[in-house]
Amino acid sequence: MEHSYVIGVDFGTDSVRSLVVDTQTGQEAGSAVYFYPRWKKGLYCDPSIQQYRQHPKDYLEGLENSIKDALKQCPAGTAARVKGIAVDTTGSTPGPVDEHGTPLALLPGFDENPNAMFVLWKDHTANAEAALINDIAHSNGKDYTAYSGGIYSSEWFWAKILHVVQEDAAIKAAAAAWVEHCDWIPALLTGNDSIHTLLRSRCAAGHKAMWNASWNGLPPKDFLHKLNPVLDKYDQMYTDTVDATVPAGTISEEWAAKLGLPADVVIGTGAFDAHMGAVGGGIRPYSLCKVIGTSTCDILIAPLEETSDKLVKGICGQVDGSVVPDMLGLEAGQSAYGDIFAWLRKLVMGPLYDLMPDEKEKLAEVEGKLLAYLSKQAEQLPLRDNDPIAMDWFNGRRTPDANHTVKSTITGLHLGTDAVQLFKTLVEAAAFGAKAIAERFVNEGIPIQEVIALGGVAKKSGYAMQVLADVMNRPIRIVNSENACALGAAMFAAVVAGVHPDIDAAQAAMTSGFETTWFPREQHVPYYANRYEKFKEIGAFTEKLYK
Ligand SMILES: Nc1ncnc2c1ncn2[C@@H]1O[C@H](COP(=O)(O)OP(=O)(O)O)[C@@H](O)[C@H]1O
Ligand SMILES: O=C(CO)[C@@H](O)[C@@H](O)COP(=O)(O)O
Repeated sequence: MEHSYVIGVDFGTDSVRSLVVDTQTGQEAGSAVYFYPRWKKGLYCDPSIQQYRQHPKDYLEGLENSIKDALKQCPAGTAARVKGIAVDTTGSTPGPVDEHGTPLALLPGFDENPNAMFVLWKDHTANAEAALINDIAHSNGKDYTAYSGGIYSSEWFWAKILHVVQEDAAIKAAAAAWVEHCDWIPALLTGNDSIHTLLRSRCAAGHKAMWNASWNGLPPKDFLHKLNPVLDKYDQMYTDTVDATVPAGTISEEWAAKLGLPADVVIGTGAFDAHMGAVGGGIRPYSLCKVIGTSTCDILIAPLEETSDKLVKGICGQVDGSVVPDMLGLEAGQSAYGDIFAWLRKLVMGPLYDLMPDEKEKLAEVEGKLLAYLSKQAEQLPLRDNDPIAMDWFNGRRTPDANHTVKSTITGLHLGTDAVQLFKTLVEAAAFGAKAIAERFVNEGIPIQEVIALGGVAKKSGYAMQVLADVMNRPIRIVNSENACALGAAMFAAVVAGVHPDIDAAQAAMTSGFETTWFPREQHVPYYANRYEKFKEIGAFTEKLYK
């Protein structure tokens, strides 16, 4: 039988990756990455106020180039056998659109306005708006944050919309609606040019927009009005949502021609990267699937009938069908993980770049090796009780209990503390933050039967994974694929195209398996357990500083 192919497209924070995958074996026939050029230059962003915006042109160019480049690597004839495409993106990454679903930044007059662009997940300009949403949601009326862990985050849809439309009258007037990045790309690929028919992802809506079937969709008009009457026009922006096994349609003539693909390619509805990544990584009921890169997203699925009476506090929500149909999808995460290590790298390297402008190339080479070097050295360190301890809140705290105004604290620094020691402290901080999440799930009645990890840190840092296994006191299985999110998207593409009947079948046929398992080292577990208690104490102290 002639094998067919699907394409999984994974829009990450810095780049988009496309993967052409054999639907019967899961083998990668081709893959390509495209780094967003405007984003790379830091355009439209202002880290001093945590403003991170992405231009839709970066996404458009990335979509076309990464798919074409991935297809170029495949044997002749592959493009003709492509049956489906599915897309995942970061989130909550919403952007304002006109009636046709066109992002405002693609329209004349808005091209250079950061408020007309997609507001990236890690943009924290809406801290005040998130606080307002929490205040109103928790004051006597219905609590629309109930399925979002009980706390609304500034990383999410409504806080971001409220912030932008309050700040920018031109956007307020021109934005007919707001779409998540993962909703826009399928609409674009299928030529859907109406905000009234564009499909909305259950995953994005349920986790980040307070959408819930029990209150018939989005929060009602009176709630939005109480937040601010500027939101009145977004009442009933949409009512229905779909899970990612529902096709968005067939590819438009324009995009089929652009990509050199057949006219009958089926396009899936989108979802967030971590959710499709969990599927790509082989998630099963009660697996905690950790996507560990710059940040982490922790995904868990559980049968609906076993969880219908549970509301898990302080996570990024629980949504029927957000990962796979007919299962409750639960999400948590840390707003920085690998980014914490990258911070130390920058701290070490930054002044050297300034002082040695003629040595940029050499320095870049050193920078590229620094984290691996620090890991190797840190592995050799004795484990001392009075080693410094840090909080993992370098980019605020996503979970447990979202709070993006808190920052990190490092205690126990002394004159003998060097870069290696500090790296050990940061790796432990990240792992302690991870343990706090696992503990929350278990304490709220959601058991964890296994831990699966994927993403850049999981693949690149054996040291960080060993420490994580010791701290969590659980084995951690590392997914084989370097591209698990795109592979997960490819599995959804195979289902929407009708090649596989459901996600279970797609996972069975297309899995990449596991590369290795990190087991907790019995002799180190008590050391980390003791330090975790101190981490919690320092956390309680730190929290008070940011009240
Ligand atoms: N050897 C290493 N040890 C620890 N962390 C690393 C190492 N190499 C890279 N990283 C971290 O990996 C992160 C990138 O992960 P990746 O999954 O590729 O990115 P993203 O989260 O954007 O998809 C960076 O934050 C970087 O600091
Ligand atoms: O928060 C989510 C999903 O809910 C992620 O999109 C966000 O953490 C970005 O992840 P990456 O840094 O792209 O791995």
